[in-house]
Amino acid sequence: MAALLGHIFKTQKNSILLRNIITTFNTISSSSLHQTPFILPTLSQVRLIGNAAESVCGFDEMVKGNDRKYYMLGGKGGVGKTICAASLAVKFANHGHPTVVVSTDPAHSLSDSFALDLTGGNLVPIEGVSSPLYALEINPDKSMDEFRTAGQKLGGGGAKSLMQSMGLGAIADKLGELKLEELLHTPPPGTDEIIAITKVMQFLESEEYSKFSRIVFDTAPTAHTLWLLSLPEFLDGSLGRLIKMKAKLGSVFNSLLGKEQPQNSSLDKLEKLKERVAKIHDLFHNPDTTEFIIVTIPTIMAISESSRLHASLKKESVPVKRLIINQVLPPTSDCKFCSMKIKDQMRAIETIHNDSELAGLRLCQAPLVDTEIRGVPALKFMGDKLWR
Ligand SMILES: Nc1ncnc2c1ncn2[C@@H]1O[C@H](COP(=O)(O)OP(=O)(O)OP(=O)(O)O)[C@@H](O)[C@H]1O
Repeated sequence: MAALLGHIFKTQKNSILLRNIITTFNTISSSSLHQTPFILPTLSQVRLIGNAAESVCGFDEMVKGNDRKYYMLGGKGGVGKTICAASLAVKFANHGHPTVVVSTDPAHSLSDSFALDLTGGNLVPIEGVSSPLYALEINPDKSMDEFRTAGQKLGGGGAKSLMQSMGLGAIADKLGELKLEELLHTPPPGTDEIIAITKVMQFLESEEYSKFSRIVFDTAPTAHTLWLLSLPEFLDGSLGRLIKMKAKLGSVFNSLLGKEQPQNSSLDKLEKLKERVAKIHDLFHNPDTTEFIIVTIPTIMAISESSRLHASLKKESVPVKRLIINQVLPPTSDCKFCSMKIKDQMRAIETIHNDSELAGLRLCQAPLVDTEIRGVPALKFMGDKLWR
């Protein structure tokens, strides 16, 4: 496939391969990069959108203003969410916005995209851009373990058996009704990512990070329908039950011991978590601060999934304006296989126009390039094609 795509691009007059751009990046000015004929089909050529004006992704609007804005990129697995998120972060940083890009996908590829090790759980500075840019991979599994530990400290199974041994079986049974253990072991899908994002938001609120005006999230493939939409359920369910559990335990121990319940830092942590999640819920539903961008590829399957995703997000009033169509092939080729593939892509893209969920979104397209997109120069190249 790589060879075929290489062929497509080589047959295009004056084409410049991305790998040439990467290797010669330091010697080529950004303006000459902009002139490269490597740009894939014009939108009218693939009948992607009706006219050239609509082909612009509206980056001007995204970059406007210094108030903090959050962009969440989500979609089916492997469609290029990470590349699109990383290229957006690079573009924001090169347009004067101190930016943070965070991956909450357990199968991280942000490190690979920047060709850096971001696995340490701390913000890592990215060189080669004109404003501060930091990247971070956060491990949802680790965050989830912390949540479980806090829950267990509050008295999961241990507290129940202790109470039973103290002859307080009836109360223990009542606590059992809260299904705490089940909750801690099989939390609702997306809980891990909610916890991870909450942790990120917590440090982004600190004074140290107040100057960061653009925050880009590269989310897990399943995240789209899950974590955002399950925030209220998470508040009422998981956290609500844990806090209720604590209240019940507290009153039992108070009457039993005849004294005040000592301060419990686990409870404090959970209550703070509840407050933060509620705040995130409001923030992520606010069109002035947040936008969820759907990433797809030109295949019927990916487009159908994107349509369902948009329906779910719309139902929950999550702001969505843009749809990225990634990996679009050039409009023509003298290779038979490539021509077939191009037609196939065009047919898939056509379905977007007839899809009631997707037709109203602003369409942004990114070319399929002939080599892996790794490092700031490649991300800048990609960003200049996509974020226009
Ligand atoms: N436009 C493109 N041209 C060429 N390669 C691309 C393009 N977009 C993405 N890729 C490649 O496809 C692979 C998957 O991309 P990426 O990791 O960004 O997808 P993802 O949606 O984040 O995946 P996951 O769902 O696993 O998190 C990577 O190897 C990336 O370099």
